[in-house]
Amino acid sequence: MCGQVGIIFGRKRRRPDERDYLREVFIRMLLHSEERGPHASGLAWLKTDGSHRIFKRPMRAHELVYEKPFQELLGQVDNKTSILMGHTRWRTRGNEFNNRNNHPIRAGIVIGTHNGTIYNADHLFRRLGLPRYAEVDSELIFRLADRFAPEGPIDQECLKKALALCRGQMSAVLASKLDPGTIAVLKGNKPLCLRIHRQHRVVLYASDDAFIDFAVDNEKGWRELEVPPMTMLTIRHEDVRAIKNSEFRFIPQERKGTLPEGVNA
Ligand SMILES: NC(=O)CC[C@H](N)C(=O)O
Repeated sequence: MCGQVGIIFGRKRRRPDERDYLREVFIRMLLHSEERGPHASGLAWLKTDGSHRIFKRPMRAHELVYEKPFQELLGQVDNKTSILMGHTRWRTRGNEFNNRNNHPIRAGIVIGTHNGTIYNADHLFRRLGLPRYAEVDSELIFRLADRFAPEGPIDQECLKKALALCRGQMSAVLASKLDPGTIAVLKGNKPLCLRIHRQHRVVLYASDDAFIDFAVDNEKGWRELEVPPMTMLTIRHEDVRAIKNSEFRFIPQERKGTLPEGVNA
């Protein structure tokens, strides 16, 4: 498992009380998602000027939220923030005490989180000649996106072609620092639930619907975005309602060692 939670912010001048409320929603989702990943947790924000900050540690979300940098980082969320992303990690590949293996992960100009395991990551890193700073398989997804973002925006068609080579499980959320108003949400074969609120102009996402339910606590106006598996969504800060979606592919594999039918190692 692993838990992904976050808020994609549309453009809006939010008053401090609304910002505080959304921060609270984020914390609640993160705390709830601890059950999906006890080995490490982290968060990051990205702003429309391309600045970013990441804080992650090999500790449970319930401990992370009391760390000073966590509170600082959350306090810096403002009307220029395009995404606030969180992750709770159930380590599959790469020790959590090497903090580089924890999420959110930055690879060049790309920042993101991943739920799942790419079983042929080592092979693809070598075959595609990608730089590698961590041991975690997830870095592959963000290195690929970074490679296909030479001028800022991620070339989604090229990224999709490369993702098609991946074998395993994947749902991920990512963005380029040089195109910070565009967020890519890859809903593959791992759960990812999304909800939009017109007045708040935000999209919430979480690995489990229950985390969002708990976080928004019956507040009116939240609408579920129904997204089938294997969909790449593009959500923009300029207008979070104008969501683009397209299909993407990779080779789904449930467990290590058991190749799906028709796939040669
Ligand atoms: N359980 C997961 O989804 C883990 C994600 C990634 N493979 C990691 O080890 O961090």
